[in-house]
Amino acid sequence: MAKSPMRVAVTGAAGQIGYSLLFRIANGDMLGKDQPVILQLLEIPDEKAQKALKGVMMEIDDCAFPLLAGMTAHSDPMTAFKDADVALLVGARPRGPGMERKDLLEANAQIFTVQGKALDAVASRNVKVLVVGNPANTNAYIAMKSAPSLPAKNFTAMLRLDHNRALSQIAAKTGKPVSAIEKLCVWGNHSPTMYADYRFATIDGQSVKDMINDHEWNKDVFLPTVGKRGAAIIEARGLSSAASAANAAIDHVRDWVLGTNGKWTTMGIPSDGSYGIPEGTMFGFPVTTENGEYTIVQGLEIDEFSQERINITLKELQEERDGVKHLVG
Ligand SMILES: NC(=O)c1ccc[n+]([C@@H]2O[C@H](COP(=O)([O-])OP(=O)(O)OC[C@H]3O[C@@H](n4cnc5c(N)ncnc54)[C@H](O)[C@@H]3O)[C@@H](O)[C@H]2O)c1
Ligand SMILES: O=C(O)C[C@H](O)C(=O)O
Repeated sequence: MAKSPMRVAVTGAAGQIGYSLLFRIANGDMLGKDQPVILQLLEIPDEKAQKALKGVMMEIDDCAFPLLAGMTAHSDPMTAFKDADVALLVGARPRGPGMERKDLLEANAQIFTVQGKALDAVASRNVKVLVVGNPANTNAYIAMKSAPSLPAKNFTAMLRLDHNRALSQIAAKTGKPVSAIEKLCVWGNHSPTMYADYRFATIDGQSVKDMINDHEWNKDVFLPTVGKRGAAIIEARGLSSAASAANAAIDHVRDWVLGTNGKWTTMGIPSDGSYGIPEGTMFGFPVTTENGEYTIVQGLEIDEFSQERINITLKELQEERDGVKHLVG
């Protein structure tokens, strides 16, 4: 029997990421090739943005996607999020050259208060929320705090782009395919303080740490390359990453909904206190997923270098959180 459609709300639908994301959702890349979807697209109530959104929708129509069971345009989150099963919160200002993501906090935080409240009021009680708009962890925290009637675990932030970037760097260093790399993770904030950690990673059962065996490369090349990749792309393109960000959003939600079959991935999730990260902190953790639920990988040894890195990224998140206290009460 055909599955009933899932409602997917996407904000910032006429933006750069939206343009790479919507077609793939409608094509079944995110929820499965047998899962019909209804797209509920939100843009700001501005004539130009709404007109651009109409143009994107015309193109989506012109793809005649068999899985697309409906599509609506919105300028109000209260209608865009109605009964949403999945909500991708992309719409926010991107940074330009010379900015850090936390510089966007002031400009973007308000958006996530309003949208968290709207999700709380009208979305499915099981809605899976992914925040992409920067600074992603703190925006996800704001949305979660603004939606007290929804389970906190339904709110997540995107660390998957960092995870995928780390996979590619390790593949290049070892000369092995990305598909062979397992048990990689990225701890903390989607910012240059994030800690991409390959100490547990394996390729065909062999330790990646032993294969690379170069702490200086880890510290001076790998971590800065992954941590500053967003800025490098802005510098090169003049615009922030878009297709790779959309791809990471697809990967994040697909794995959350369809499961990882025991494999690790990275999600920004509200901490349950694991690894000493205070409960509720929106933090990148290694997870596995099954039946629509994620579970933090437990029992990993945190050595001195790793603990230092984790403390730095945690401190930054706590400072960001303190900066938005007035919004979340
Ligand atoms: N977490 C990550 O890994 C990651 C990666 C790339 C980009 N980003 C972030 O994603 C966000 C979007 O990037 P982009 O390149 O698509 O930007 P963009 O400027 O091209 O598009 C953003 C769109 O969001 C819309 N928008 C703004 N406020 C909105 C609101 N309140 N409701 C609905 N729509 C709204 C804008 O009108 C615009 O069309 C930025 O904050 C960027 O920094 C995050
Ligand atoms: O770096 C940015 O500002 C955009 C995005 O977060 C990225 O990592 O590419």
